[in-house]
Amino acid sequence: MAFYIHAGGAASRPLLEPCSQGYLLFKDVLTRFSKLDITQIGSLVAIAGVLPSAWRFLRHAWDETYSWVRHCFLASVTIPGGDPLNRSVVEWILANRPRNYRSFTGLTEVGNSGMDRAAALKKTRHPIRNAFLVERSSDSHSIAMSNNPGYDGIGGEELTISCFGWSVEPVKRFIKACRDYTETQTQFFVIIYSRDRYGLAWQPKARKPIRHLDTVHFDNQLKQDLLADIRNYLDPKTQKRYQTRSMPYRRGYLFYGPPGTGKSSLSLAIAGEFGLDLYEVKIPSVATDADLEQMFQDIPPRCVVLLEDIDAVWVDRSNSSKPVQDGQPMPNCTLSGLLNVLDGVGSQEGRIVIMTTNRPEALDSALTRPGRIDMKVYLGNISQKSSEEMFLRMFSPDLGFKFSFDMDEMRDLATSFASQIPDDKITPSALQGFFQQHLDSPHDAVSLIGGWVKEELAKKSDKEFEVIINNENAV
Ligand SMILES: Nc1ncnc2c1ncn2[C@@H]1O[C@H](COP(=O)(O)OP(=O)(O)OP(=O)(O)O)[C@@H](O)[C@H]1O
Repeated sequence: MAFYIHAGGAASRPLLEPCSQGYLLFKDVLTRFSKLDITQIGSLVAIAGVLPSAWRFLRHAWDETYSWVRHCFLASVTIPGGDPLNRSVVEWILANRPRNYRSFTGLTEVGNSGMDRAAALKKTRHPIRNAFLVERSSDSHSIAMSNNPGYDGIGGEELTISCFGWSVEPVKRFIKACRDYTETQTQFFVIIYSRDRYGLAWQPKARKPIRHLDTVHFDNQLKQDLLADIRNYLDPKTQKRYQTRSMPYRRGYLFYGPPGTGKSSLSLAIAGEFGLDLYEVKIPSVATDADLEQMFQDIPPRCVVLLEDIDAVWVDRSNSSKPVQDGQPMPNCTLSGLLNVLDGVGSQEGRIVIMTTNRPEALDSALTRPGRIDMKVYLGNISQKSSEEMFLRMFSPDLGFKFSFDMDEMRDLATSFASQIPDDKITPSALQGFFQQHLDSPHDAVSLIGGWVKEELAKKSDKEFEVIINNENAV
């Protein structure tokens, strides 16, 4: 089903400045008024007195006519504010309306789903085209919505969708298309939520295309174990099992390892793999423990909560007097506040909490104890096996590359490429940077990797040398 948007014409451009136009009009009225005699003024006043009643009469007549036209010529469906379909329709409208238009018409062609318009017209002999009228009733704004701090302003008002004719089928198809649209969005994208700038509500911050787990390279066995653990946790049977045994239904993961080894990428990939939204909690910007608690209470049950670089926040529990760490002021909420929202008595259940860190040894043991962190996943520098997989992924024929050699030769190239990369010395992000420069030719990548690795290792040892010198100077 394809939809087209028709928008009104562009507004005409003003010839004069609005101020000077207003002034001229006012002067003109004043001059004319001063030339009237007393009877003419009397008639004008009488007309002015009648105007409100005339206006009321016209409005009433319009309302009656409109409801009669609606009744006779329009088929309508009303969707209450709290219904999930309401949100789907509003999301479709937001995604398809032209920018800067206050009104537009959505047109749908029935029976052409997923095809380009020309192909669709060929296939459907008599395309049915519908214009829909979508009206929202602002006084029906659900109180539950307006009281909900997590409400992001999408949907919530009663919608009436109408089309010409006596059958509501086209409207139903339009609503179904809107629902399919939102389902597709969740299928292909991960919605990332962050707190708004006032810290009052969660708002969608970005819509990222799903990243497949195959594109995050690390120990394959560990990856399988992690996936199995999450799958098991999200299984409704597990929830029942936990609840019947009075165990808190929560799961926490710690992804640790050097910078650029895929901790954030893995979190995003997990959200995509399990069709979950991702809620980013930035501890340094949370003002108080009460705010942190409110934030966690507003997060829905099935989602991924991501606390990145948790080591940069606290190193121990005594944080009540706002000390300074590495020249940076420490956050206002305390570690006890965080521990409390993670698994305190009133904490919510059913989410996946992922914390990431470069320095696991710096974390307070209370934060990493089972119940708060149930599985630790190490993401390190790239292994030879992973670099081979990365090579094959980068030059995959599925991405549209056309090479004059077959897959066996590609595999040989990948093996030769990987053999030049020492195990556990180069970060995956650095290797990705190398590929970005040689995406046109796998042969170039193989012939140049040896020299590049040498340079990278030399840079690394220079950096380590600098760190030692700096530390010695500091002592
Ligand atoms: N294991 C990996 N597999 C594939 N790509 C990776 C991997 N690690 C990093 N990358 C790539 O490197 C870039 C940075 O990765 P990411 O931000 O996930 O790393 P990180 O470990 O979270 O880094 P930091 O600790 O600095 O936040 C991304 O573009 C990602 O595609």
